[in-house]
Amino acid sequence: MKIAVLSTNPKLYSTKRLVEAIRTHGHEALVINHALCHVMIEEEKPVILYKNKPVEGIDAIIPRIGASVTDYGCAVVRQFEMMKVFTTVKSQAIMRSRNKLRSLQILSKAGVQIPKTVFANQTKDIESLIHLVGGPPVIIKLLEGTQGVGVVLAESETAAKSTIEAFYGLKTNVLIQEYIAESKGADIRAFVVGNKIVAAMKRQGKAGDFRSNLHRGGKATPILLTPQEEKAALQAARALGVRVAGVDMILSNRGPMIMEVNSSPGLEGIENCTGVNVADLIVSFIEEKIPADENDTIGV
Ligand SMILES: Nc1ncnc2c1ncn2[C@@H]1O[C@H](COP(=O)(O)OP(=O)(O)OP(=O)(O)O)[C@@H](O)[C@H]1O
Ligand SMILES: [Mg+2]
Ligand SMILES: [Mg+2]
Repeated sequence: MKIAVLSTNPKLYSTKRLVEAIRTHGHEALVINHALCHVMIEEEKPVILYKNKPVEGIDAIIPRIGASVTDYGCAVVRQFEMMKVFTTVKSQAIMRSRNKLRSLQILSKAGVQIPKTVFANQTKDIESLIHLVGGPPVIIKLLEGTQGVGVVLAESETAAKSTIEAFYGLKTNVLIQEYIAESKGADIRAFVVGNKIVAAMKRQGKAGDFRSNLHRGGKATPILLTPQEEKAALQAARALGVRVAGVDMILSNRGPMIMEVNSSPGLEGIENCTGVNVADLIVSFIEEKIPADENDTIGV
């Protein structure tokens, strides 16, 4: 098979590991920078041009779309879908997972437990928003933040009010969420491939930070999920249609709560922490999903 990793940088850990795994499985690997692809739309003939040449003969893509190019990256993924190329994550799933509000709506509809969240369009009545989620302390989040940037813990009503006002002043809408204090700055990252959890780690934020993101100095340890945690992670990934997913949850007194589902989850943290060869499992997933007879080109 010919498998393309969509990535803006071939030197990134995840990109390199996926390329390595594709080759180890005896397939041809290539890295396509989606930001440099042109999509051509004609009647019944979708074409992708990369460095001015049509991209042809690709059997599968592994999209690794960064948050800064979500829209364009998804247009390229959609074009591959139109060309009937298998993708580990569909464009619609990437779009949904990128927007925290949209994701939470879908998760709540699917019966997945999430922290109580409100969203309002630049209202003047900020106090009632704060009280709708149980009063301070509250978490304030940008809709499309990542790596813990754009997530604020406001301890008092005054702090919450002035932070929300500041965001509104910048014409930015935010989510206001109940603060799950009992998670004590820790969360769980469950890595889902297909309908299995292949690895999981607990991340503990550095002292004094309520955010557990490794990019913010958090430390990771491998863990085994409880059946309840497993169920929540799989249910969340399935609801959003993200087949290769990094599901983040925090443990509350009411059980696991899903924070978000990442559709281009990094491999470095999870592989280094757990020793699981996640890249390899992603390639095996592609092999499983593309029927054997489609791979067999003998006699064609
Ligand atoms: N409601 C909450 N209660 C307690 N802690 C929270 C809450 N929301 C977020 N956190 C903490 O802040 C971290 C960052 O939040 P979140 O995952 O929503 O943001 P992000 O910027 O999208 O991060 P990522 O890089 O994982 O995509 C979480 O991993 C968690 O540790
Ligand atoms: Mg995120
Ligand atoms: Mg997160």
